[in-house]
Amino acid sequence: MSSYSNTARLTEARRVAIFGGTHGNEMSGVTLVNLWMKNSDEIQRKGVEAKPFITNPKAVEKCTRYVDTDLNRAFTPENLSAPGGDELPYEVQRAQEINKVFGPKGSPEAYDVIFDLHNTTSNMGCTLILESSKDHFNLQMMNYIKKAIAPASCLVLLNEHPLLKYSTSRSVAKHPVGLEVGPQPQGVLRSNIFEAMRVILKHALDFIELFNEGMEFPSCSVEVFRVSERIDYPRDANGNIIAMVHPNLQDCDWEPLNPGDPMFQTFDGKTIHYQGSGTVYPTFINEAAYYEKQQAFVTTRRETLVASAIGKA
Ligand SMILES: CC(=O)N[C@@H](CC(=O)O)C(=O)O
Ligand SMILES: [Zn+2]
Repeated sequence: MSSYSNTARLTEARRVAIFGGTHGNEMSGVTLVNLWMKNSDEIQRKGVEAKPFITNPKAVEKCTRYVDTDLNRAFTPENLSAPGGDELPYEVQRAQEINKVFGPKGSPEAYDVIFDLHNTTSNMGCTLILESSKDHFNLQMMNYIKKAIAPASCLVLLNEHPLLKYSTSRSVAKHPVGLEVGPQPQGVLRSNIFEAMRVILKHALDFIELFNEGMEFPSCSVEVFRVSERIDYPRDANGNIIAMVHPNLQDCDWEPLNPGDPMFQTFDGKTIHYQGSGTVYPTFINEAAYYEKQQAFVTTRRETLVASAIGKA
């Protein structure tokens, strides 16, 4: 048997899209995509067709997360097949249009890779978001990016939870990749966050070019943080929030939180401690957009995944 017998042979990734403005007030992605729509030299690679695209132009126009409903939750089978045309919520119409152009979701005609650019108000740094632990192309891409940006770091959030997974814009692609960079307030552009996003995307596109050119990627391991649990703010009987993220936890995304550690601080100064079992790694701590989703932060658990060797078919 050849030494390549365990190498997964994957088709080239020729059709790549870069989405910005899935949330209209996340300015790094909106700005980069608008820039690249004017001049796409920076994102072109040999053997790759990279298409920059503003997914929610009405929300970008208003500088708001969404107009009728969150576009990054809208790509459900029900929405994508819903009749109703103009009567449907704006983002559902938009999801259908995006699915036609870049999908159909789950079909062989779908785009190979979609990068969806997001900002968070949380202190998460550079985070790549994956939806499957079995996508070896994406896992290899994560390994490549991590090595390329060292000594800077970027972490991988794995959103594969049976209940907490949601139907993202990027999910129409064969290989969906979310890129979440923060902290950056909504509606604000910060140069450090903008540049960090730009650099990650550069390496991601380089990886695709190398893959398409026939480079072989040996098996490797990738550290990921798997979404575990969603934690809401403490509330009173009427549903009003009665506590804030504790100062010891605020801005401490990705740092271990152990049972008994301070988690919230009530307005009258009482500390609420984390009561879970074992160490978790909180992230999206105090994200502005998640107040409406009743989420103060999400806990993750650290794992090491093995990416198979890959090469093009
Ligand atoms: C702050 C924010 O918008 N985060 C994204 C994460 C993702 O793209 O999966 C969202 O909730 O849709
Ligand atoms: Zn977003």
